[in-house]
Amino acid sequence: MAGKTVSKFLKVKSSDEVLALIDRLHPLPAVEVELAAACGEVLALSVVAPESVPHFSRATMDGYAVRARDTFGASETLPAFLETAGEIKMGETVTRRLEPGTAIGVPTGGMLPEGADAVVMVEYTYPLDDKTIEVTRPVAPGDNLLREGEDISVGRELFPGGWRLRPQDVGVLAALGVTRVAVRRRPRVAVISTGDEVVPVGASPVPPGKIRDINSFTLAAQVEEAGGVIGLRKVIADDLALLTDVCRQALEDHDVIMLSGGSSVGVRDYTLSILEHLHDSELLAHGVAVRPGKPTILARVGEKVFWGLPGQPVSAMMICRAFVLPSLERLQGRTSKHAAFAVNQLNAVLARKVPSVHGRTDYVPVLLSSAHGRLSAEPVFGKSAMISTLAAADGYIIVPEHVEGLDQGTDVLVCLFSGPGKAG
Ligand SMILES: Nc1nc2c(c(=O)[nH]1)N[C@H]1C(S)=C(S)[C@@H](COP(=O)(O)OP(=O)(O)OC[C@H]3O[C@@H](n4cnc5c(N)ncnc54)[C@H](O)[C@@H]3O)O[C@H]1N2
Ligand code: MOO
Repeated sequence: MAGKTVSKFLKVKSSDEVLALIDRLHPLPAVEVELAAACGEVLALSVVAPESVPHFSRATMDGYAVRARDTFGASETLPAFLETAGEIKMGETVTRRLEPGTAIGVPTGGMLPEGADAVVMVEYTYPLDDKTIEVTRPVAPGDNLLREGEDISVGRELFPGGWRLRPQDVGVLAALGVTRVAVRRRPRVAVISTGDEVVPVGASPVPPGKIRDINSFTLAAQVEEAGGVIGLRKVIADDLALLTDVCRQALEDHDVIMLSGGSSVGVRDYTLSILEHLHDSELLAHGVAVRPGKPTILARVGEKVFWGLPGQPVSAMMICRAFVLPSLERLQGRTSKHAAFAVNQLNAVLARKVPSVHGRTDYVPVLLSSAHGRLSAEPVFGKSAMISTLAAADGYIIVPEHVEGLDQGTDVLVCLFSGPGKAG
């Protein structure tokens, strides 16, 4: 019976093979956004600095612009005497030169005159009269100033295409005067739960035999957390014609369909049949050598991505995390390597042995705690038909295909579900 079932999966792939298929998806077209809305977006093109920042040398302390060599050897007991040559105002374009033996007052951020190569902080100067100051500490060239181009030099490649912009990156673009940014359109995702037994969450009481829809909530929330846009969320009965119709419509204005339930090999598992009814569809994977979530389907419908996810809540969520989210990253011009970086990871020590079999990648939820100054990862075992196990976990570890279990005490990398969770 088991052998028969396995043979019904049409295109079993390893997790690496599925990631390689994902990397071959075509990124979505670029759109322009205002800089103020660019944080979190993914750059469609690389950014090369069109100019230097700062584009003039500026003071970083309040004080006097000087020639460093005029201050060499200066001390409290043997100060250097410099002739004052006026003051630079904040925001002023300075055209005059600093002559040897002179000092010009300058505020933090003020432009430095040509000839100045350092700033003496005002704390280390004393006015002798209105024409002369004493300098009681020497400065070296470059002290207390930012040279032209020291922050960003013209022509420097700042970000490659596929870079997801963070607040500090937006700051770099602001400094360069970039007002609009070409980014990848965010993927629009339809999340559909199927099953005659699945009822909307509002159903109360739920008759025996039926269960409330969990997956559309966990899946949509994960997609949104990863920057995708949910265009449709629906529960639909196991009705092939209806399901096909809803998918066909959803394909018109969504980039990705996630259909949970019906991806296995039971008589009412319609996902493959739906695909057969959709124009220009190609089955890329049916069955992935992972646990949980083996009954996973990946297909292409035209340029759109179709995911058939297992109905079990843990499996649906883990497959979403391991493969669907990387596919959304890919549609934004990133690769599975980038996607791996997008996952927050922590090092921890495994608190208990984790069994696993050769030839299958295992995703094992873990709970983190602090022990003797190190993080300890306690596996959270449970059936994939449950959901509370994941709520009790901070993240998961991956036991690779060719590793047969991990011993207690092994150093592991924990992929966090969202933020630092309870471990912080
Ligand atoms: N003979 C075999 N049976 C099963 C296999 C197999 O290889 N051979 N694989 C098992 C595994 S593993 C999983 S996972 C499930 C996947 O099945 P489907 O993707 O076809 O999903 P369903 O049968 O529709 O549902 C499975 C399970 O999940 C519940 N479910 C479905 N949708 C939701 C939802 N939106 N919210 C909450 N729970 C949901 C559903 O009621 C079922 O209990 O197949 C195994 N069987
Ligand atoms: O793959 Mo199933 O998702 O192990 O429960």
